[in-house]
Amino acid sequence: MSHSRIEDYALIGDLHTAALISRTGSLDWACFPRFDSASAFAELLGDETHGSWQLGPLSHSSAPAPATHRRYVGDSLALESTWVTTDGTLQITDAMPPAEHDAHIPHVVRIVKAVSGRVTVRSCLRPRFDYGLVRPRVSKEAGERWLLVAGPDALWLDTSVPTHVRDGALYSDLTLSEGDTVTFTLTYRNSHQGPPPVIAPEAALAMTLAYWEGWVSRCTYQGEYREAVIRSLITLKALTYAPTGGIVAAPTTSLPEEIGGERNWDYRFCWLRDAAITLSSLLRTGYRDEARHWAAWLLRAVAGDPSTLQIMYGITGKRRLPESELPHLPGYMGSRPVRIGNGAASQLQLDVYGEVIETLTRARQAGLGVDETAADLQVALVEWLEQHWDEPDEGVWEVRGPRRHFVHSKVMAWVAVDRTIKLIESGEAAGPLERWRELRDTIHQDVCERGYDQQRNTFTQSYGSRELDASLLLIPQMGFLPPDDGRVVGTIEAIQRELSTQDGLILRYPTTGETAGVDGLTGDEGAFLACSFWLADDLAMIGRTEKARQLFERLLTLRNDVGLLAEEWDPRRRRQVGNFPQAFSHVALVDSAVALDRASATAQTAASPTLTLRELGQPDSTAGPAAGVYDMGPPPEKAAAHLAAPARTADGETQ
Ligand SMILES: OC[C@H]1O[C@H](O[C@H]2O[C@H](CO)[C@@H](O)[C@H](O)[C@H]2O)[C@H](O)[C@@H](O)[C@@H]1O
Repeated sequence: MSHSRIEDYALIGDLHTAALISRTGSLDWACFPRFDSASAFAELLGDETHGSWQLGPLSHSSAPAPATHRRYVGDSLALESTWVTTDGTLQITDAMPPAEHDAHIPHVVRIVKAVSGRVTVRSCLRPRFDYGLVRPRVSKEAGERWLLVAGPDALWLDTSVPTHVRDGALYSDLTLSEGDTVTFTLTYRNSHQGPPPVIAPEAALAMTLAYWEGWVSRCTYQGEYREAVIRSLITLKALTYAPTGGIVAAPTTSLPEEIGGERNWDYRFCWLRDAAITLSSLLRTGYRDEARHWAAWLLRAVAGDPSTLQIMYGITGKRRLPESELPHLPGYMGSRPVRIGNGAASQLQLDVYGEVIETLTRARQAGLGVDETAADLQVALVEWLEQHWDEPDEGVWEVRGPRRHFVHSKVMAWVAVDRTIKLIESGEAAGPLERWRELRDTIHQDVCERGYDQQRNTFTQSYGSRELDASLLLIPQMGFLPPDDGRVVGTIEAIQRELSTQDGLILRYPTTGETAGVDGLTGDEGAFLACSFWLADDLAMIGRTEKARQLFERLLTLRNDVGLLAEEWDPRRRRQVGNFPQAFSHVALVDSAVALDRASATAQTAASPTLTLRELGQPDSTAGPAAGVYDMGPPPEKAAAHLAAPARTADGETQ
C-alpha cells in the first residue's frame, strides 16, 4: 500500500465539510454532509477500496503521475493542479462552492482543461460510504445523471463525459485537445431526498472565487508575511462550520503523530481551546463577524451549569463524542488504530477556562459588544474554578496518563481569574473582588513556588517534576510574568536546550519511546509546530528578534507547496505528521507573523526621537494581556502596526 505524504494533500472546502486532494489528483478524504459525518472517501486511511476519486492524466506507468505544480487560484480555496506531460499540459481546478446557511448542498466541482497538446485523462470515482465499509449501488438516472446510493447516503455525478461502471466504480476516459474543457460535479444528498438541482460548474467556480476574494478583502493584516498569513486565515475559515460558527481542530481523523504509531486521534470537533485561539487570530486580523459568531456558538454550547463545561463539543454543540476504533481501516501507512470520536471530551483540562475567558476579553476589547450573558458566564466559570483550580488535571496536551498539577493549567487558571477581576473592576460584571484578588495572588504564588525549579532556573511541566513542557512558553505571552523576568528567560533557554530537535524545532514534552510516558502513550512524536512558533514569539518578546525571525522563516519552509501545515513535523523523516491541516499550527503562524511585525515596528518606534510609546498610547508591556502574543491589539479601525507594545530584552530594555 503506498500513501501520499501528508504534505502532498491540498484542502478544498465549503464551510460545512472539506476534502483532501493529493498531488496525483486523487480525492482521498471527504465526509458528507459535514466535517463530522462518516467519510465517503477514506483512501487516506486505507487504500482505494476505502473510497477515492482519481482524476488526472492517464499515466503510462501503473501509478498516477503527480502534478508538476499546484496553487490555489488567487486568494481562494479553489485548487489548480497542472500536469506538464510529453503529450501536452493538463489543468484541473477543484472547488467546493461555499455557503453559510443550513440548507446547503455540498458539491465538489472538478474542471479539466487541456492547456496544450493532446492529453488522455481518466476519472475513476469510487466512493465507499461509512468510512470505507459500504459500496454503493450505481445507476444512471433519467438517462444522464449517475447515482451512487447506499443507506442514508447518495452521491450524484453530473458530467457530459462518457462514463461506465466497473467493479462498483465509475470510469470516464477521454482525450482532450488544446482548449478543450470538461467538467465533473459530484453532489451529496441524503438518499431519501431525491435528485439535487444541477449546478453550472463554471458559475460555481466563479462564485467560489468571488466568495473567498471577498472574505480575504476584509483582512486588516498588511505585514511582511502577508502571503503566509492569508493562506493560514483562509485555512482557519475553511475549518469553520458556518451554520453554527463551530470550528474544527482539523478536518481529519487519525493522521498519525508518529508514522506507524498509536497517536492517532479524531480532530473533527470543536475544542474550546483551539476555537478560542483561532478566534483571537481572526479577530486580530480584522474578522469581527467570525468572532461574534463564535461567541454565540460558545454561549449556546456551554449554556447551563458551568460545572458541566466540556473541553470540546461537536460542531453543533453536541456533547456526546464517544471514542471508538475502526479496525477495518488499516490506517495511514499502517498507523493503527483509526479512531473516531474523542475520549478527551470528558477530561478535566483547567487551562480551557483561561483560554475562553481570554478570548471573551479580547472580543470585548475589540468593541464586539460581547453581552451580559457572556459576562455572567465568565463570572460563573471563575466561581467554579475557585473550587477546582488546585486539582490535578489532564492539561493542555490531554494526557492519557495520570492527572498531574500541570503548571500551564494553573497559569491559565490565573489568567481566568485575572481577566475576570479586570472585568469586575471595569463595572461590567459583579463578583467578589477582594476574594478573587486574593485567589489570583494565591495561584500566582503556588505556581512560582511549586512549579519552578530554582536550581535549574526554569518552570517545570508539573509540580515536583523535572520535565519541561513547551506550554510554559506561554507564561510571558499570557502576562503571568513579564518577558524580562529571569525565570521566564531561564525557562525559554531551558526549553531550547532540552526540547529542541536537531533542527531547532520544539517538542511538546519528552516522550519515552517504547515505555508509556507522562501522556500514557507509547512511542514518540514529531516536533509540535505550534510550540515552535511560540518559541519564536518568546524570542521576539525577550529581544532576540533576529533568532525569532530565523526560526519563524524556517517554520514557513515546512509548509507544503500550497501553504498548509499539519500538527507536527517529523525531523527524522523530514515530513509533516499529525492531522492536517491543523488549526493550532495555522493560528500560531498568524500570531507569530503579527508578533514579528510588531517587534520590527517597535524597533523602528524606539529609534524615533520624536514619539514615545506613552505618546502613542501604548500600555506597559509588563501590565498583563496587552503584552501577549494573544493580544488582539486595538479594534481594526484603529489598528496600525506601529502602535505596538514594546518587546523587552532580558535586562529590561525595550527595543
Ligand atoms: O496527543 C494526545 C492528544 O492529542 C490530541 O490533542 C491535541 O489536539 C487537540 C486539538 O488540536 C489540542 O487541543 C490538544 O492540545 C492537543 O494535545 C487528541 O485530541 C487527544 O485526544 C489526545 O489525548
